Amino acid sequence: MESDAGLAPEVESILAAARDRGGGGERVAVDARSLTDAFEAAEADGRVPIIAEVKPTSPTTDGERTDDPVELAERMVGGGAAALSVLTEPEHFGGSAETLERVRAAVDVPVLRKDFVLHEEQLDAVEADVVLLIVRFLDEAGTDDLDDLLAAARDRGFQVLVEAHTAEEVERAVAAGADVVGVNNRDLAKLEVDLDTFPAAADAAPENVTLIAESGIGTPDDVARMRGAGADALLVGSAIMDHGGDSDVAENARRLTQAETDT
Ligand SMILES: O=C(O)c1ccccc1NCC(=O)[C@H](O)[C@H](O)COP(=O)(O)O
Repeated sequence: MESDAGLAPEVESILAAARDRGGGGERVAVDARSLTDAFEAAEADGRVPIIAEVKPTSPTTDGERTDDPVELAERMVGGGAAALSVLTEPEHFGGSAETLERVRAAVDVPVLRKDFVLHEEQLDAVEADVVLLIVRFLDEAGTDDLDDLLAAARDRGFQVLVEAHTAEEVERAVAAGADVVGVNNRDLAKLEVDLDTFPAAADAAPENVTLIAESGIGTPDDVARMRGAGADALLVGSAIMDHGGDSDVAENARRLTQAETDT
């Protein structure tokens, strides 16, 4: 059942926790690894640019992957991931700032901090190369504006992935000055995934924007579909993490990063 705001109860709970979460204390200053350079290097090497997500669990997954996140991260990079995403949300995704710190120290690819940042001080929780800002959750009472948060993140040295779900939200992201835009195939109101979402919204982004297709991508056919619709890169969590099982995340990543050379 959806709430008055049209959000699934799990998402309401995530946002309630995010509203209560403080910042990190000292203002961070990041020397960021370039996300677009990492994508270009992957392309030049014949790999599909993939951001592999270290996501121990989530409201929509059965089970939890309890392996050491640093080991998982290193194996994902071994499987060809151009960049990593690390959940830092503790209550619903099993993440932490400390995990991100450890992962970033262990790899040399860019690391995205995946969390629900609503206020400027929350940017200071941990250094990362990229932070996520979600259009749907900003510009509302009790949250900061997307434009202000984008500027605050860049002032600290972060690159910013602005996440949208519809063509209108892509336009909002671009109007705010985003140069890296993600289209999430997961509808955060219903938590349903529909791979028609990215193709429907991608055309709203101008050529100079780096476009990332997020969520629900599990097979080489899905990779081809997202790339055919204009994705410069893909963000993949569950299909690589294999929450119910214990398969090799390097192999899971490789199946997708090599999707354009294996066919
Ligand atoms: O993944 C969830 O269950 C989820 C639930 C509520 C809000 C956000 C959620 N996911 C955030 C994400 O964007 C994904 O972790 C990411 O795009 C990877 O998706 P997937 O490959 O489908 O695991």
